Amino acid sequence: MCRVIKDLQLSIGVVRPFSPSGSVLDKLVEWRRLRRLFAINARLTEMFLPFIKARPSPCDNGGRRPYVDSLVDLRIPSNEDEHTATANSDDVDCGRRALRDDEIVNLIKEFLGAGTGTVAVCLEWALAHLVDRPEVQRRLRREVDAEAAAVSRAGAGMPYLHAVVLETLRMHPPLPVLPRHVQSDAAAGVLGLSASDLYVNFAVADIGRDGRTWTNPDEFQPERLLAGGEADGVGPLPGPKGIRMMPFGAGHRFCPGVGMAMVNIKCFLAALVREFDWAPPSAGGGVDLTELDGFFKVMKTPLSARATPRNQGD
Ligand code: HEM
Repeated sequence: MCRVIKDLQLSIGVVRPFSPSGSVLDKLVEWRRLRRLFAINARLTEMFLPFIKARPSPCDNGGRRPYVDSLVDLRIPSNEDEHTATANSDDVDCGRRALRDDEIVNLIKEFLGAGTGTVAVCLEWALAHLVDRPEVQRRLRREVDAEAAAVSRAGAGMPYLHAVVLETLRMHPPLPVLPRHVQSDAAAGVLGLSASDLYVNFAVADIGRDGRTWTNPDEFQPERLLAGGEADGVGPLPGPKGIRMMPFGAGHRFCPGVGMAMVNIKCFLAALVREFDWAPPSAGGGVDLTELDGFFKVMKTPLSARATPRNQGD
């Protein structure tokens, strides 16, 4: 299953600007890419459905419900066509219907894909910068060591840890491009188009490296996000004053996993820095910070580092 999810992520490839034009070759490449995606999608559906159908009956787990149960119990507004299309009429109640199997599978795929790869990619970039900049690693370790319960408290009250994670997300947002379909004719009219024609790709990665709003945007400087720094107050989601970075998107489709992601990344990073000293694999060796844009913005050369176990307080 892991392999098929990875195949899906890799084959989505770079999100390209929507263009109705393009050469025959471009269209052929695009068509083959889509065909491959649909095949992987069908394979994932075949794998997930038996697990969903065979899930154990709901049990009382201290008020917490598995995600799959909440999807199965969810009722959404249905239209007339869906009334007739839904296989089981018991599933339609007062204009609301249960999710179809394909909808449930798609939501689970999105949840698994969105919540794992992004966090792993962000951790790899953060560690790469810590290996590259030992003084940043030392400062972070001092904060982690000073806060004995850091890991269990999910990094609360650890401003430098927060800044290191945010700076990583500014420079390497795991999802570098966010596509949107423009819904308003007023907005599309500015370009002489109708809304149905207009797709916009927001270059999230470029926003975080905009030299007009960031000093030395290509340098890893977590200090800029601390109190009194140039980006004091900038958080994982854009605030009302403007958008300086948006690794978790913006607007009503922003990432619903933002809180969980920040906690996961901070916990992992704090534990990794507390338990190990991180250095390049060989003395004098550097870290290649070249990016590769795929579905995720990954390291072109995966991080290779020497991790030496340390005693607390080293
Ligand atoms: C570093 C970690 C993460 C990053 C950078 C990230 C980023 C994003 C971005 C940019 C979007 C699209 C937002 C938009 O279109 O405006 C998104 C959507 C989403 N994310 Fe995350 N995410 C992360 C972790 C997670 C986690 C941990 C979960 C859940 C456990 C999650 C669940 C989702 C879901 C379900 C969506 C789709 C929301 C929708 O379609 O309305 N993400 N994420």
